Amino acid sequence: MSDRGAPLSYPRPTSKSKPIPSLTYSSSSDVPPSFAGLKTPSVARKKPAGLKLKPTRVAPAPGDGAKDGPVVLSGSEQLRQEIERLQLSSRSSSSTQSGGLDSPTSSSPTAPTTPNQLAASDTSSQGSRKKSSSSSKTGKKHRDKDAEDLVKDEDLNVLGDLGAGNGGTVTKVWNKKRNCIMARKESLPRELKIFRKQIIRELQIMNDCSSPYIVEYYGCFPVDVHVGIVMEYMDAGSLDHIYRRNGAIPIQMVGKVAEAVLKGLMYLYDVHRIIHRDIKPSNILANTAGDIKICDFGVSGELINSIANTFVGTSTYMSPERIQGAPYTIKSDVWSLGISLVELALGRFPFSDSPDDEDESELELDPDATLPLNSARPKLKPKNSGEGKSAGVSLAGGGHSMSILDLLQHIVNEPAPRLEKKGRTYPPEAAAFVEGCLHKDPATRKSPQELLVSFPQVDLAAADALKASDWITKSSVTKDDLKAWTKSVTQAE
Ligand SMILES: Nc1ncnc2c1ncn2[C@@H]1O[C@H](COP(=O)(O)OP(=O)(O)OP(=O)(O)O)[C@@H](O)[C@H]1O
Repeated sequence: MSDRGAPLSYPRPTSKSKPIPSLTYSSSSDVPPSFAGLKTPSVARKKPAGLKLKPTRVAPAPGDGAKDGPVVLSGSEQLRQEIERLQLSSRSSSSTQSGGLDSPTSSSPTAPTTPNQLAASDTSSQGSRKKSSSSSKTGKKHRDKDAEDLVKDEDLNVLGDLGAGNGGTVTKVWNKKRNCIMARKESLPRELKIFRKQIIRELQIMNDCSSPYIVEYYGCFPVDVHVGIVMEYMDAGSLDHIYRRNGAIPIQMVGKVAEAVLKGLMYLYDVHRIIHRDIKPSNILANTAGDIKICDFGVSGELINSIANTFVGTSTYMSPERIQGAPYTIKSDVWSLGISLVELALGRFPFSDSPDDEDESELELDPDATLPLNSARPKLKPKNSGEGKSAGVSLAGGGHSMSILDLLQHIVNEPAPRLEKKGRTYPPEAAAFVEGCLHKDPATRKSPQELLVSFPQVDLAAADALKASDWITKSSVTKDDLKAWTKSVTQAE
């Protein structure tokens, strides 16, 4: 059955969550040649949401300046001081950014969780209200952060775990001062030198951003050697969790994801001159108000531009040119978006030796039904089966693995994934859109603007873009449809 024009109803999934797969290096031979001479990056194993995740209290790493003495600051102390400075500067600086693609005209509809709504409901913060109303005139909210605007650790009670990534754990917290739920990310600075920069960068970016497509930031504070970042709670969670629990995401919704992410990327680029660099399903969040937003700016911006640090994140969404050492451009984010969209639509990571074989029985039953959990992630067979056991990168958490080198070579040398699946059809404009994202040559890959906007020119490339952008511009999916979908996947948990 074609997805096009399919009624927007969503079956209640019955399947249970599957652990989040992870990338781990099992040996230094997995490190690509471009890493020669660099320290082998350590990529932490992710823990599935729902586990009891206790933030590890880690002492500063040796060699990180953790000596006693009046002059040398430990890495954690430096972090603490930088956060203090950041808080102070965000309190004193007025907004210099404005407009852009996404000048927000409304707060997040998930009342009462946005800072402005909260400030307005907080009778003790007259100052906040003034600031909020003045900032809203400039199209900005939450720019001038008074002390009472900033969320403090002591205001928060932990409600549960939301997940864990390479840089930390995320918890659902209750803000008792403001009576609402928020999300708190606690960094785990194992490699403090690297992570301190990432954390500060992430804080700066989050602090400066104001877009309906970017998760909102509420404050940060040092906690021991950790940093707590408090942000908007997205109650439907990240898209990787959603599809692993519920199966492939309906293609109409994937179109809305594409639109939101592109608008978020354009906002970051046009307004803040930032490239995200870590677009992937776990960094795209949804809520039951029908919003889709991007988060996680740990490797964004100009500060961190080494392949080693990018690799600390997730390499599997990395563009071919980036793997080969070319500079990162916004088109690299477009590639990552393309891979993410295919993953969401197929219900599994797209790089696989024989992707559809495992799903056939399910597809015979119902091509639109949610996919089985065991097809949610790739099972990549090692090219040399003798190496598969120990030297590979397990993407499935099971017996099959592919070395990271094999995977990177695959991305560079093999044709890009496409939006196709045995026994299933996708709207041609969706397939064209994804193809536009996944041109291996960045010069011919579409820009976010080309993917979003219909072009009047009619040369070959523009005709392609026209067709692709139809997926976005002619989408009939409304915000209410998105709300219904996010509610259906959230209630199913
Ligand atoms: N604001 C939020 N609201 C709800 N859930 C969130 C929020 N932020 C993060 N999460 C959940 O917590 C998980 C962990 O997030 P985190 O940013 O630490 O790592 P990640 O993006 O999964 O991985 P990586 O560190 O490799 O980028 C996410 O996958 C998501 O499911």
